[in-house]
Amino acid sequence: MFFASDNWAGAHPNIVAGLSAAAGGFATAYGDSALDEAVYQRFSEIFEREVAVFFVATGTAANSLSLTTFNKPGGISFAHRESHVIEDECGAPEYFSGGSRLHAVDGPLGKIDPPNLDRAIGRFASEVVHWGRPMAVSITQSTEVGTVYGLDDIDAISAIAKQHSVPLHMDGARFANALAALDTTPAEMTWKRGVDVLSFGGTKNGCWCAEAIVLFDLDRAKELAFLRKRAAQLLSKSRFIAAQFEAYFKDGLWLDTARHANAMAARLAAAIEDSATAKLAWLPQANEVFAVIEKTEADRLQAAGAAFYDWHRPHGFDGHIGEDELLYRFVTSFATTTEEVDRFGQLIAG
Ligand SMILES: Cc1ncc(COP(=O)(O)O)c(C=O)c1O
Ligand SMILES: C[C@@H](O)[C@H](N)C(=O)O
Repeated sequence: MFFASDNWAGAHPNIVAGLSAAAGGFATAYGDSALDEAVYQRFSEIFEREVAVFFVATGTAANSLSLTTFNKPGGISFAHRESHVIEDECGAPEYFSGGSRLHAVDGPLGKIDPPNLDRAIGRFASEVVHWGRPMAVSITQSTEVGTVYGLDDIDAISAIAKQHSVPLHMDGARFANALAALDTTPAEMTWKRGVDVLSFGGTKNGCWCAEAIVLFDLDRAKELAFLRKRAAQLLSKSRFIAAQFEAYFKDGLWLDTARHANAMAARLAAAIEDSATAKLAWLPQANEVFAVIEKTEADRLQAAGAAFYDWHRPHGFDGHIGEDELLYRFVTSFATTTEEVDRFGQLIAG
């Protein structure tokens, strides 16, 4: 019963097969192989316009280099207070940009509140040299607490970014999960809503190690190529990232795995809601479930083999957490089975 993170899941058999099929022979290195080029083209087809694609090894690299693409001295990027770029990247975005800063913006359950964003950017709009100046806005889709920005939500955030003449970045470490949840298209959820650069994650959704920066602002592509190399993120055997994405997109595998993970989260949430010892903190929208559970009960579940973590109370969660209770996060993946979820359901039912 592995619900600690979708980072714990392995690689989907189709991805493994794709990687193995590409393993033999020789191919041009550093992103210039025929397979790399074919996958770049596949990304353009999927996003219904020409895009520039840059494979990197981690989501942190994708986020950091995406923001650095729009770097400026004194630059400030605006992200949700509990965003990965602020809370879980150890200063990488600041480091790779040579000192740009991240400004935390509040909003309910992981989503930036547009008026808060407008006020936050507005404080720096006069570009007083002592204070710095707006550089970018970053949203996470799906968010760090398993919620999803609706298309109207993205429109509202994007309008403010454009009003302040700053680009919009999307941390799409769980892009496929959000896409499946909204049942929309990659184009509708990104550039058609004003997203300028996307961290496109494949690792958590069945790939072995496959992340890509998808740049809609093609004028910046040359700059990003140098930024990636300087960050030691240009993989010599890039074709092995390409091979994973080729298999990932083939026959819609990426959306099937995301839909499955989301369905498993919904099943897990129902089991938690049916129990007498735990309660959902909020409804899951993608593949992350949050519940308030008595610590002794959580200890029992973990001792019985369920892997999951406690989580800090996110901004905007006004539910009650008792003295002997904690908030816990459960993450499902392509590898989560109904048997696993049902076994957990029986366990939590007592
Ligand atoms: C929301 C989010 N963004 C980005 C990442 C990428 O992080 P990593 O550098 O660990 O691949 C993660 C990791 O799980 C994440 O949860
Ligand atoms: C760092 C940790 O939060 C990781 N991004 C995860 O979602 O599991």
